Amino acid sequence: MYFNASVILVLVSLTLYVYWYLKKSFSFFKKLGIPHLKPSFLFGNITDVILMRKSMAEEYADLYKKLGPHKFAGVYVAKEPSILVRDPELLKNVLVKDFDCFNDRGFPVDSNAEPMTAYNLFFMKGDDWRNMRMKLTNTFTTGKMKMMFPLVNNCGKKFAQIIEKISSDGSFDAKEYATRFTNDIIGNCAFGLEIDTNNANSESKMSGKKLLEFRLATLTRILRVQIPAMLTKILNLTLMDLKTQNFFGDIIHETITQPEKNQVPQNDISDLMKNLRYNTIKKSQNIEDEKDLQKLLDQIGGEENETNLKATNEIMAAQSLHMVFFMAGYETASTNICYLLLELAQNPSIQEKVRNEINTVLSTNDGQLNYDDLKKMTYTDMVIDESLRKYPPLAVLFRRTSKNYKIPDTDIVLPADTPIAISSYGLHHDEKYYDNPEEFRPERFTEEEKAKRPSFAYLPFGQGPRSCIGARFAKLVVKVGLIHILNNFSYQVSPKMQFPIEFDKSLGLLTPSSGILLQREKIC
Ligand code: HEM
Repeated sequence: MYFNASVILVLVSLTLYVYWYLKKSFSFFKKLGIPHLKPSFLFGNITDVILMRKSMAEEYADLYKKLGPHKFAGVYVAKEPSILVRDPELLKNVLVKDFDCFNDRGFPVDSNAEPMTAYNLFFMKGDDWRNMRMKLTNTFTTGKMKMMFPLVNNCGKKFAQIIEKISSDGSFDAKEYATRFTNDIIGNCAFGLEIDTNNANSESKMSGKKLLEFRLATLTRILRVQIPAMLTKILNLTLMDLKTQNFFGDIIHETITQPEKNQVPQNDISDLMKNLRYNTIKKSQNIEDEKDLQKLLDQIGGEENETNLKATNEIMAAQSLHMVFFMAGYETASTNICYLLLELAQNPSIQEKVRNEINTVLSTNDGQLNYDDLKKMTYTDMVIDESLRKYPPLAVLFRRTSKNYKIPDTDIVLPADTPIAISSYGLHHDEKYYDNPEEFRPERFTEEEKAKRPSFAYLPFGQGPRSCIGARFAKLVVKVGLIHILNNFSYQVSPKMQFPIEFDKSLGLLTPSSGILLQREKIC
């Protein structure tokens, strides 16, 4: 009896403590006078994401809508208070003007448990990020894109060949085919590997998707549950799937240390990355003599004893191609292509207009595509821009304050380490900036129309120093792919396609969960 009463007392006290603790946590916005919605007891304002009932993009877009017309508002991510910035002018401050206060995305990555993720530019912080960003920027200049063009163009031709093989009366999943194309690009450009584009289940493709899965473990990280590195590894609670990280780690190591094995083509990104690594090692080891450097580079393939050399190698390997290309580049571009095809299939007159533009430009050059012709296809650019507005693949952006920040024109001071969220999907579907936002209308992107709205109301690649480093490459890939597959085929929506589109709840991206089903017809 006495025992039972003690247990009940302990349970009641515990419940009261948890209640008091959560109540205290949930008073943050009230104390600072920040508008917010009532949080749910355990999950704050993102219950549907935590219970995987909604994609992150949809949840934040809903919050964006509900929290209008405020310029910024509070959102509890479980019990952690974060700020949803809604106003384009304030976004300019966060992303550009006051960047020194918002230079980090704030994802907690344990570099001991998952160095491949920790050294990916997307997750890097502070000076490490700054130095790496400076080095990598050189890889994505217009000049480098011109060098990459022949490889991308070749993959575009192969893309058209696999579309050719689809029978006219059957449906196909545009997402799957677009993924084969981007997979081929990444394999060729970044790794010098020939990917079998006819095989829908090539291993690297599957692994690329796995890398992006929104796993339970990802959630524990986002919710900042502290787990020791050893347990993180044993229980596979890393931000990105560990087995997949290792799979790519091995490919990268091989690509860098034994380029001859994969016959890495000249002038590709892999080559540029090798030079980058070469210079980094040279600098970090204070090596003057080229022969000594070559000796060191030769050793990298074998046993390595010097920790700093190994670390440099690991950083470069992880950094150079693996995460940046596979994680940031792989699913984003294919997602864009499949929505683009869907919109063109739903809007035949727009499809016809793009095809005419492409044919007109190609006809001046015997039907062959060359790099300089790309910029003549301005309507095609507008169509791509509009598809990225309607379906931004990375639909929520994150930052975290590095120090106290006084929100301009208010008395509110956000403490250091406050998470910031930006719903690009919410902004892109806001009537205030885009009338009838569900309508697909490329003319929104004429210079005249663009000048009428705030530039920070369009964020498919983010903005400022932490914006997408691969934007130029991504646009090249999407445009070249589209040119090749639109030139000879017309597209219609398959009767099997389900509307409204359901977005995948297990990925952090705005990906369709059950494909984009289309039909294609050869143009004679
Ligand atoms: C259509 C395709 C793509 C879209 C829509 C896209 C979008 C984005 C967005 C929204 C961000 C975050 C920006 C921010 O927080 O302000 C980002 C970051 C990044 N993207 Fe992309 N991306 C695409 C393709 C690529 C490709 C092809 C690559 C590389 C080859 C790439 C590499 C990166 C990297 C490394 C970052 C992190 C940059 C940093 O933190 O400094 N992306 N991307």
